[in-house]
Amino acid sequence: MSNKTDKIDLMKTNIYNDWLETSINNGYINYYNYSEFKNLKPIGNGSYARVSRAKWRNTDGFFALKTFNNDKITLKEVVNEIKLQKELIPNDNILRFCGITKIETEKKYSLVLEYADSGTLKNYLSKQFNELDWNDKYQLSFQLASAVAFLHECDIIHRDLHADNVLVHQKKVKLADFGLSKKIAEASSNTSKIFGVIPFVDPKKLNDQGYKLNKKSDVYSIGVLMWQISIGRQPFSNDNYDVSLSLSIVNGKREEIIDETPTIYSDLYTECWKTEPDERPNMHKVVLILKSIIFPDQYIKINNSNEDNLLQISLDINDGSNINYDSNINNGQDKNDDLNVNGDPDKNDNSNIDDDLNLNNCIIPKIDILQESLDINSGSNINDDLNINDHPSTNNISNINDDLDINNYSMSIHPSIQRSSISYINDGSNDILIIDSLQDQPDWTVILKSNRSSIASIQTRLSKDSFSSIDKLITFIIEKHDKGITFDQIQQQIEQKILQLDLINGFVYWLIGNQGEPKYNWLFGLFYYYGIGIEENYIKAFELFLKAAENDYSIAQVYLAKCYNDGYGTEEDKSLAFTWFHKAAGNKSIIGQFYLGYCYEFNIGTKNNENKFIEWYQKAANNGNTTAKLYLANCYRLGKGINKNENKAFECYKILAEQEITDAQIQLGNCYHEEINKVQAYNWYEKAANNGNIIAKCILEQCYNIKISTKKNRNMKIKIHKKLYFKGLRMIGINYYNGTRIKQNYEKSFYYLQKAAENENKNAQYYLGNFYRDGTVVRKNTRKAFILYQKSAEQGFLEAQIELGHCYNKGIGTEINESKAFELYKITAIKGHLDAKYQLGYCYDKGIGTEVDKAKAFELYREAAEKGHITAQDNLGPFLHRNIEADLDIVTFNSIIIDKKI
Ligand SMILES: Nc1ncnc2c1ncn2[C@@H]1O[C@H](COP(=O)(O)OP(=O)(O)OP(=O)(O)O)[C@@H](O)[C@H]1O
Repeated sequence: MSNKTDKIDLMKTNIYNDWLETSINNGYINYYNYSEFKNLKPIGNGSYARVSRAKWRNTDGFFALKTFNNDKITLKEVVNEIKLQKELIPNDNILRFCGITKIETEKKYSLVLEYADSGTLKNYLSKQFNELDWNDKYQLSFQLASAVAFLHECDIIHRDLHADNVLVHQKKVKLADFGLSKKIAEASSNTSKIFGVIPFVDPKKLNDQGYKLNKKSDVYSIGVLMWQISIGRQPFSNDNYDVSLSLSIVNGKREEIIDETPTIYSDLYTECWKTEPDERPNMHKVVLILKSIIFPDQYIKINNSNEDNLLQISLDINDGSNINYDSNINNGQDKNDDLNVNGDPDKNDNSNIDDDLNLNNCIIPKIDILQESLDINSGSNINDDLNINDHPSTNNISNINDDLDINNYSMSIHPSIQRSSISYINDGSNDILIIDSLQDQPDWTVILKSNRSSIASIQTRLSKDSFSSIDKLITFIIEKHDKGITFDQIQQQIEQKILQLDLINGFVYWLIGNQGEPKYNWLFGLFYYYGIGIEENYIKAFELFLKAAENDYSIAQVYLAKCYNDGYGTEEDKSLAFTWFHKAAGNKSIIGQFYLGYCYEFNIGTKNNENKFIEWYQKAANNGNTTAKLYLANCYRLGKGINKNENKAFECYKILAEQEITDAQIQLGNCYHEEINKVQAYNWYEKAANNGNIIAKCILEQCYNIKISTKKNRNMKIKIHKKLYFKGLRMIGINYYNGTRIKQNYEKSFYYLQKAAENENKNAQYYLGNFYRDGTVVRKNTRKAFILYQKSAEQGFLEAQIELGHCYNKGIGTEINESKAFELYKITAIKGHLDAKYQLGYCYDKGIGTEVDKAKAFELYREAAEKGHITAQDNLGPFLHRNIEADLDIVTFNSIIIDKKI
């Protein structure tokens, strides 16, 4: 080895040593004084470390001290292991990392770990196997699978699962070394290591050393471990672990199923060890099935079906989830990789330890993301009268037994829901309830998601308060709509209300058994429509709305009309949309009155109604509907359908602005802006921005050079996570979308975009919005597209801002709101967006959201045409001929048409 290499190695070693020192000094890692450990007893040696058992000070229990060689590879992996460990939420089946100690005499660090009193699973099985019954074996498998599923949830792939890496303490599985040994092995290219564990290695890897181990590789190893747990000995114990065995496994050789093994268990592990990764279940499914084996009473047995069906049901659970979840991840970056890629001094000798330290935040517990998304949603722009007193009495909660009693649960609801039709699955973090095949509606399968606490509270409440609570919820929603909350604003309010009542699944569950009245049909449909507490399903939503609407339930008529208007769960039919809005309005639905006016204004399913919309807006406004008031005010401002009356408009905006209607706050700001009262204008824009209005934020940015932060208390972890992890995902996603491999990789692209969008990547949100708008890969959902554009626009993404303008202009996923469309086009045109300039010109030309101003229209058309906007070029000629009297710049016009050969 040259001197130079020696120096680099030394530098690297120092970097990791420094990192450890720094982490100890700043309290990131617990430090244990080595001299305070007593009764040290060696318990094992691995390839890279020796392990001792020890007591610390006068504490009762033992710790395990794992001491490594201090070479650079090992140290690097130890650092990575610590980072991974530190960021994981503690899990009962994962060996706890307690801290670090240093043997000063040897200048070596030791990891201080939880001690597992039964040693490795291999040892445990060899000693205890005869004591174990099937239930014990299922438990071991279940705990092991849960631990791996947990890692997968955190995007960590173990890659080295075998019976020596699984420890057992007090009959409990403790998974160890998930970030460590394989990295050392890989880094040191130690091929003998792989031979020691051949039966557990994914055959794809055995066949191709370049194959990248992935989540499905872990599933394979779990399958083999489940087999080992069933028999108590190592797989292929009579064979040499050599190339020949390896080849046989690649060619399909597997261990024999032990005779007395219950089929459901052997079916599961044989599924896991299938050669093709795509044919293996994901870990989540493995856990669910094991859970169903352990608690058979709590599981669905449709049509008294056998265990095979049960397996099938469990396997179906995730079918509606992310596309190719696991197989995508295989090709993407897992957390372990991130640690390597970003902090790998081997690849970048200049990398500094700060970068590495940042990586500590890479593993984001799901709960953080969830929390963040709850924060995002909290920017309601309408005064919310959620009453804290509505919260259900919680005095019974403390008495609730944590274990759900399915018997009481189902019987107290409805006789049509049979005990056998209910299943309850706990996957460790989330509980999933499955209710299948109601007697009178055999084709209905309902999947509910819940957490344990909400299930517990359902138990206490359903029998007593359900009627009044559900009726309260119905009243709440109708009142909100009547007051002016539109479709795109209501979901958040419903969710808040239900969350506040802590009854999300309770409602759905109750509704399934109580479908006798139109109001409950509608509410059930609403849950399907918005996907609240239940899988989103437009067809079912539509059917339920239709049923309730035909029974003259006016709010259902409004929703049915909305379905026809947008083509949700049915063919788009504007004329039927109009018919049902009309019926609802006739039925005295206030929101129905507003929407009828809206149909008249924008010629939805009806034509040539002149100024009828004013009449209906007026009616709804008189009944207290703020959206109708706002639309009416816009009409007064522009003289649309009514004599222009700017004072009246101003007064209206003022009243609404004071009621925190953000669109009115903007309009009021505009009024003041025009009067050159900048202070007042700023005041109102700022109020709207603080209420979450995106347009106001953009105006403030453009006119006042002020940025309103979107999310206060933004979680640092999310930022770093986004920066380091989703940067890559986003690029892959977008590259696939725009790139040459577009066809075959749509799904992959969709998956990455979805992940990145969930983590607030504005580009991803925009592109995903396009997917939903166009119905590419995923079922068309303009409402989702609109929400995604909103999120992206809020973060300042220009393309999303203009797309949002189109949504308001055409009513895509939201109500047509020409004033908002105009504002957005204005904002994006100023930023130089070519299409925005054309669209803004069109607004001035036709009086969309603003007064007609042909001169401005011409300027904008001209600019867009000059810069190559095809439609602007096409429209400029006809526009000028139409508006010749408008004293426009004919010379310029002529030069353009000569230039472009129009
Ligand atoms: N936390 C622990 N509690 C109890 N025993 C442990 C603990 N950690 C390790 N051991 C024992 O020490 C032995 C060596 O562990 P180590 O993790 O170093 O190596 P390994 O995982 O068995 O092998 P390799 O590092 O080559 O993959 C194990 O086989 C086990 O018997």
